[in-house]
Amino acid sequence: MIKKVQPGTKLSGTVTAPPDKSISHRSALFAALSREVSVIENFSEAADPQSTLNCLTLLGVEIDRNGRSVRIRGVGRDGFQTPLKPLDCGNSGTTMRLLSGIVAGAGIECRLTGDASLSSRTMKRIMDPLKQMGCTIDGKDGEYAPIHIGKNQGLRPLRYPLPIPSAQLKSCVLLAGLFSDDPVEVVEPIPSRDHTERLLELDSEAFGTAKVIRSSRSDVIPAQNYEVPGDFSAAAFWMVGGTIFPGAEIRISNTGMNPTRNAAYHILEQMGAEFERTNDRFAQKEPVSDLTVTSSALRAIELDPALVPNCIDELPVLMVAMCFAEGRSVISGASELRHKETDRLAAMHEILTLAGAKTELKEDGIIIYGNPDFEPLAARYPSFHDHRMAMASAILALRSKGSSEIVDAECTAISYPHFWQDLSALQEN
Ligand SMILES: O=C(O)C1=C[C@@H](OP(=O)(O)O)[C@@H](O)[C@H](O)C1
Ligand SMILES: C=C(OP(=O)(O)O)C(=O)O
Repeated sequence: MIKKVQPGTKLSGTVTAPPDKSISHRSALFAALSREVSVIENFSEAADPQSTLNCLTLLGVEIDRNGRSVRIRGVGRDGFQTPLKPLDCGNSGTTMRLLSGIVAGAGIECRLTGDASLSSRTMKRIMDPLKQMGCTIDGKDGEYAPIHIGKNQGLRPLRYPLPIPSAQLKSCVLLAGLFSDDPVEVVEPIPSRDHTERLLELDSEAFGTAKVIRSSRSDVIPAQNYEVPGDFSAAAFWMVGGTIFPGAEIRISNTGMNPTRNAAYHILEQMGAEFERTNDRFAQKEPVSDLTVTSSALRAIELDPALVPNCIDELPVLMVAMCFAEGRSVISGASELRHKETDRLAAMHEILTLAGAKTELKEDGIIIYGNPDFEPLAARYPSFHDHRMAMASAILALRSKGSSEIVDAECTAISYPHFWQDLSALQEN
């Protein structure tokens, strides 16, 4: 599907942040690991969390879904069945990496597959620690899906300093650790999203910015119902849209504001974006707020590389904001962007170049020469089958004079199925 984006004359109104993708995956996995019946409210309707539900069903977990309400009958750590078919993780790296930790820890013989994009993303990062723990795991060319997981002879304890600041890797090791008699410890030098340890209430200790998190078979999976907060990463598109569109005022309600996740909010504020943050509250264990963003003059920023893991999925749309900021913005330490649904550094460089922005691609980031009067060229933007590229291009195209096209625009359904409707509603209000 090719989507036309017309700049229009306004961008205002209220959107409710769609349910968080990361927390939807986790709530389903953790509910399955418990021995209770859990109800998850505000479960994401996007394609990626549905992949997690499909895989759990194949592992013998009973799931009843009614829109955003999902009821899961937990089977406990030892209750998973050997699946009769491969576990298809679709486009979802989170599904493949977190679920691998569980099935490898449990020693369930199975195969995990994914679409072309997921099959080109390295899984070596999870295979290394899982093998060190005594799990049987292998993949195509030793690192790609399809992944094959086999039985194990009991797990060995592990103290694992994370070589990459990745919440998926951290979560995979900790979830496998739930099957180990002796504690598995993950040492995290730079914080990444903490949804796993927060929702599972895992034991952790902080040493300055570093953290050690432990899991073992003796950890009780909390019996709990879940309320998924709104997705900060989806809300970020409206934060930037509202900032760069003249005269805009957008209220984004129910936005997840987990401090290990919302660096883009603080970065935009530092760049000059004006937010009103109200109604601070908790959705179960996760902080949420309502945000109102109004159009603001932006200044350039040199991003602190230590913040990259806390805004990894927001970097593409932050690059869009940087195009409209006075001066030279620099992103460094972001080579992880090259390992997402597509190489997001190369893809954003191509998109911004098509728009006529002045940028320099680096191995681990990008330099953007911004201009508050920047007028992106109306263009046909490729999405690279990557939901975040499609949505970042759409926000960029709102500042063009003419209408642009986004190719393969349906890929937004991976994380934000109502993105195009929400955009139209903001333009029509
Ligand atoms: O743990 C998670 O839910 C996620 C972690 C991040 O990936 P990495 O941990 O691989 O950086 C992020 O890009 C992804 O969208 C979701
Ligand atoms: C990278 C992403 O997800 P995943 O790794 O789960 O495919 C994303 O949603 O931007």
